[in-house]
Amino acid sequence: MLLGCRGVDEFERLNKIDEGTYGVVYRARDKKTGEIVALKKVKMEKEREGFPLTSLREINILLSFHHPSIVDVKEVVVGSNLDSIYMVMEYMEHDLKGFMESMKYPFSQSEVKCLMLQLLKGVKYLHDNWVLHRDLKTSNLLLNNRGELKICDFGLARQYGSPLKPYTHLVVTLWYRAPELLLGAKQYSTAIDMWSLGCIMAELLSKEPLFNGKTEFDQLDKIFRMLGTPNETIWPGFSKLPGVKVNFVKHQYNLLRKKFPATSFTGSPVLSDSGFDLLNKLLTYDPEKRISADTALNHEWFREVPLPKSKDFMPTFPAQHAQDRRLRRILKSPDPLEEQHRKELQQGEIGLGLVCLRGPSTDLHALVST
Ligand SMILES: Nc1ncnc2c1ncn2[C@@H]1O[C@H](COP(=O)(O)OP(=O)(O)OP(=O)(O)O)[C@@H](O)[C@H]1O
Repeated sequence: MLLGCRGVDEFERLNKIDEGTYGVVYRARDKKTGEIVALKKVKMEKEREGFPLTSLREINILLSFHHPSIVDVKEVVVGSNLDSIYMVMEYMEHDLKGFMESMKYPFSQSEVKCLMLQLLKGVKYLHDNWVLHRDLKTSNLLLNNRGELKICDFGLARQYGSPLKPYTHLVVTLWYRAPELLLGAKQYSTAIDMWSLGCIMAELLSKEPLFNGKTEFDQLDKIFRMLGTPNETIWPGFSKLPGVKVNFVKHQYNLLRKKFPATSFTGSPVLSDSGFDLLNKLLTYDPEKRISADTALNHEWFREVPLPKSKDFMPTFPAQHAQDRRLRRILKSPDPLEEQHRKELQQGEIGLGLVCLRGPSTDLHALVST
C-alpha cells in the first residue's frame, strides 16, 4: 500500500493545527503545486506490533470514500526515515467546536438546517457503506469558509456487516455517547451515530453541549433528568442491559421542550414543532425506534420556513492559522484535568513550541484570543 508514496519532505509544514488521540495535524503547503493541505501524522508509539490498526482502518476508509460531507484524503505520504505515515487531507479552516466558541450568538434555525442537512448526508453515505463513525462530536466536524461541513476523524470508525458482532463499548466520547453504549450494550448499530447527531443538533441551536457528563454515571444522570428515566414500556430490552441498576432515580418527565420552546422570552433557543419532532426522534431511547439518517433527511423541518440557509450565506470567520486548536481549547477549558494542564502551560512547564507561553495568564488569553 505504501509503495510509490511521496515523501513528507515534499510538503512545507506551516504550523501545528491540533493534536488528537490518534495523530498530530499540521497545516502544510504542497511544494509542487503550492496547495495548502492538512497533514495528519499518524501516531505510532502506542502500537508495539508495527502500524497502528486504528490508523490503517481510518486511512483505508477515507481513501475509498468520496462525498462532499466527508473530508477528502488526497494521498498517504511517508516520513523521511520511512518510520512515520501522514495522511494528506483537504485543509478546512475550522472545526465546529472552535467555530462556535468564536460566535457571540448560537446559529439561527436556518443555519442549523444547512449544517444538519450536510451532516445527515455524510452520515447517510457512511451508513449506506456499512460504516459506523462512532465518534461524532463537534470537534470532528470541520467547516470551511464556503459554508461546507465535512466529517473527519475515522479512527474509531468500523465497517460493520451483518450479523452484528460485539464491539468494545467504550467508543463514543462521553457527551455524545448513546444510552445503549453507556448501559453496556454489546451489540449496537447505526443508531449510535444518530444519537450523537441529536446531541449535536441541540448544541448547534443553543451553543452549549446538551449533556456534558463528567463520568459515565453522571452522563446517564444528565440524560435521565432531561428526557425522563427509560423503562421497559418505552424501550423494550432496557432492563436487561448490563449497566441497568434497580436504584436508578426515576425521573418522570421529559423536559426537552422546556429547553427548546416554540416561543421564548427568556433567551432559550426557539424551535418549531417540526424541529422539535426531529430532535425528539434523534434522541429516542430505543435504538430500534431512533430515526435513521435517510428518514431524517426527508423530515418536514427541512421544508418548512425558515428554509435551510444556502452554504454561500453561512457565517465565516478568518481562520486562526497560526494557532494550535488544542492549546486554545485547553486555555479556555473548565475541565479539571485540562485545568492542571493549563496551569502547567502558564507556568511554562510544558513546551508546546510557542515562545510567549511564559507570561501571566492575561497574556495567555490575549495570545489565544487574537
Ligand atoms: N483536514 C483538516 N483540516 C483542518 N483541520 C483538521 C483537519 N483534520 C483534522 N483537523 C483538526 O485536527 C483536530 C484533530 O483531528 P482528528 O479528530 O482527526 O484527530 P484524532 O487524533 O483522531 O482526534 P480525537 O482525539 O478527536 O480522536 C480536529 O478537531 C481539527 O481541529
